[in-house]
Amino acid sequence: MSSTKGLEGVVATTSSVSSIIDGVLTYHGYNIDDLADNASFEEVVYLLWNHKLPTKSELDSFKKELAKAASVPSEVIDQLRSFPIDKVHPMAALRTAVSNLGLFDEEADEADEEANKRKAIKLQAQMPTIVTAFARIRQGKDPIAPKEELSFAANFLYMLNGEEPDAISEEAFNKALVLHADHELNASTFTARVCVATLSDMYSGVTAAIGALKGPLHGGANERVMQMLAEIGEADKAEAYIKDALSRKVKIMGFGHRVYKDGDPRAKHLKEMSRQLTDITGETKWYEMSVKIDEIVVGEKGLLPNVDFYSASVYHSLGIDHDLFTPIFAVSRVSGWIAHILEQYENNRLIRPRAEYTGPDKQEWISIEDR
Ligand SMILES: CC(=O)SCCNC(=O)CCNC(=O)[C@H](O)C(C)(C)COP(=O)(O)OP(=O)(O)OC[C@H]1O[C@@H](n2cnc3c(N)ncnc32)[C@H](O)[C@@H]1OP(=O)(O)O
Ligand SMILES: O=C([O-])CC(=O)C(=O)O
Repeated sequence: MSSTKGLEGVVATTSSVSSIIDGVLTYHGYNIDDLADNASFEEVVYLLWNHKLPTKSELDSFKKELAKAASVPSEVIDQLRSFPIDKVHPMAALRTAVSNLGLFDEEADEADEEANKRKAIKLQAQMPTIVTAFARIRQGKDPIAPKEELSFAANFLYMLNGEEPDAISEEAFNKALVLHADHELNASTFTARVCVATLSDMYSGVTAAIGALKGPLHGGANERVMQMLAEIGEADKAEAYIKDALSRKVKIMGFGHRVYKDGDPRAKHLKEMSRQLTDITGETKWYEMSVKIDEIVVGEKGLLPNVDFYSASVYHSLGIDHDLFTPIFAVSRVSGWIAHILEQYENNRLIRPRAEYTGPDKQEWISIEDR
């Protein structure tokens, strides 16, 4: 029996949710480039869960269902207020709040298809409400109730800022959500599938997935990209900073990928969004610095930017706090987690691989007095 470190290259399941084949990402067969340019996030969620694009009337009723489900039980919001608000990372707050949501859903442990669909809608609709409520509570402000008439993207920015976003911000945020929605068997999705393959409930699967997304080698990289950009400060200082980091074997956040070796197809969209948005804010230095870092890392290591790299300057340009970047990733990716959870339930088998044993052999028992 031999192991593959990090399960690299191991095909652990079949899935029809999304694919990465020859560097091309598709959601249920639709190329990410087409979806990024044309789809609303709600359309993408519908596609991921129903394996087809919605008709106009299907989309209208799906949007209404999501909008109606967006209010979070007051107990969950009250619990957010009880957290040590200055010390808690919003991703940890989200993980705990989603677990709490399960406590207040009477059908949390109902396993039938219809109950799972209702839970899917609630989780998708309520995670933005939780993230934005937490962001406001820690600023000493009251959470803002969702508006049913707004799009998913606009509603998030409205609940965060208290003002409806302009069309450019809404469009950019929508595109970012579309680009992050699903990604085959990434670490957090695999976590969700492992969890529910024990026939545990959807809240447990999503809570586990949030925990996995939080790490800096996965979704947590986007916040750290912005930390790096802020530390570097200006494009002229990028070369020295990156070369020094690489010489110390420090990983450059937002670069490299387990699957893509010729580039992440999502990065070009985020790069262009970063260019446009920094042009609008006048803070072009974030884009210029990012491009410079990109050139240096490619030149020095041959590593290309992943989805997290240019998303940092995109979210920063939208005026979003840096520690909300990963929770926003979760707000989008929960759509993919749920699609995979539903797929896992449909054709379930316990996920239980083996480990190659590397410990000592044939140990003799020693009584506690003799150790
Ligand atoms: C949404 C997402 O999850 S996208 C990924 C987000 N994460 C990041 O951006 C964090 C930075 N990137 C990384 O840590 C990695 O590229 C990962 C974890 C994404 C994928 O990496 P893996 O396939 O496991 O490759 P691994 O970490 O084994 O790296 C292979 C080699 O490339 C190097 N390398 C990989 N990524 C980087 C990086 N970002 N900066 C510097 N060196 C890197 C490693 O140090 C290693 O070098 P070595 O062989 O000399 O030891
Ligand atoms: O697929 C991966 O390993 C990580 C990633 O890019 C994602 O989850 O979007």
